[in-house]
Amino acid sequence: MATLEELRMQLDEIDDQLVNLYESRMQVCREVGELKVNTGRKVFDRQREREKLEAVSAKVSGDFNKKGIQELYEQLMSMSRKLQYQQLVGAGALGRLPFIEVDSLDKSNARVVFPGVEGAYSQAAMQHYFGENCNSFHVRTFRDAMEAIEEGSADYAVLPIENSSAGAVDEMYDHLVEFENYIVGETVIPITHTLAGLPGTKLDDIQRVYSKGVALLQASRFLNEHGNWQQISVANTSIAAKKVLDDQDYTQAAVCSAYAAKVHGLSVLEENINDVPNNSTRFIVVTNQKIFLHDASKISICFEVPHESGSLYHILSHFIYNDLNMTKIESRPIEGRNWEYRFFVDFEGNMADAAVKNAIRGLREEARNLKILGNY
Ligand SMILES: C=C(O[C@@H]1C=C(C(=O)O)C=C[C@H]1O)C(=O)O
Repeated sequence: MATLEELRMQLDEIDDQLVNLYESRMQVCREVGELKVNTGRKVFDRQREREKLEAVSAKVSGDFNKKGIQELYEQLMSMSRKLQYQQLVGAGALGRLPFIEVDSLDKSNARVVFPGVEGAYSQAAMQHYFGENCNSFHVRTFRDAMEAIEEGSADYAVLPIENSSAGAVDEMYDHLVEFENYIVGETVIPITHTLAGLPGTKLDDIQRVYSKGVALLQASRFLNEHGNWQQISVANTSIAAKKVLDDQDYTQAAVCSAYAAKVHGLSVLEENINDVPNNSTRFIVVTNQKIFLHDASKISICFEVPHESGSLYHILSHFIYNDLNMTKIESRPIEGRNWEYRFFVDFEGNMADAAVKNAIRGLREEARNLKILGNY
């Protein structure tokens, strides 16, 4: 029986051949790439790859090896494609950037919209990004704000996308797909909820608490200590505060910021009722133009993948191969197609970087309905 050393020597010899063959294969792929640069033909040929996988698996025996050779060829062909995308990008075949680079945003002349009413967290985020005296107005819902941007009655909207404890604001992800609006900035602000009521309200008198659903969730520990309070979700925390003021009813309270309570003439009945300390929300700044700041460092995209094994894995390999750091992934159901999902990915980079162009080129060919949501 052969020793381990002898067997390893045999493997080394086989691997030398494999490495040489790999290099030869990639050299031919490079020539295919040149041909495609010259002819404008697409890099990814799904039909050819399918046939190749069938052909190679027919040449080996046994299920285990059939599966193995398929996986190996999927990787080989994926490397081949990535080489070709690099060639295309190198040859300038990407054409113009889909977004226009700008040096800065004209914040002082901008008209900005935020959802809610005076005192909303979105207003605080807006002031944090655009300055306290920016030219602004408010609308009721996130959708209203997206519409105001799309139709041009505002230049920018400031909208929540993610909370540190409650996670993604699902509705916003769907709006980013539906509307032709793009992210140009982001800002994070601390979120500290209070329980607010008409001056003189006693905790024992309260029967109903109003707030945005996600804010009720973030204060669930405190609210559950008062299990007899009915929790009612409204569009926004500041709208909840306004309702309590308007109704003049001592059995009602709102979960909102101390600022919203002050704006609406309410008293803070209980300070800081967050479940977790350091609760903060990330807001995005949205516009209807395809622009990005020259120092932008994060890209958000969304795409769909075919409903088959390994498809997400292959799409994500474009980030790995181009050395791009993925910072977030979310999925949302695709409307009308039960149990199929659209993926949202954030990764580090600037649209003008070669690695980013290369990855986007690959993603555009291989994923379905790729949309670049913004570079900021
Ligand atoms: C090399 C080509 O480009 C791609 C890579 C393939 C491969 O590595 O075999 C096959 C089809 C294409 O998706 C080609 O078009 O032949």
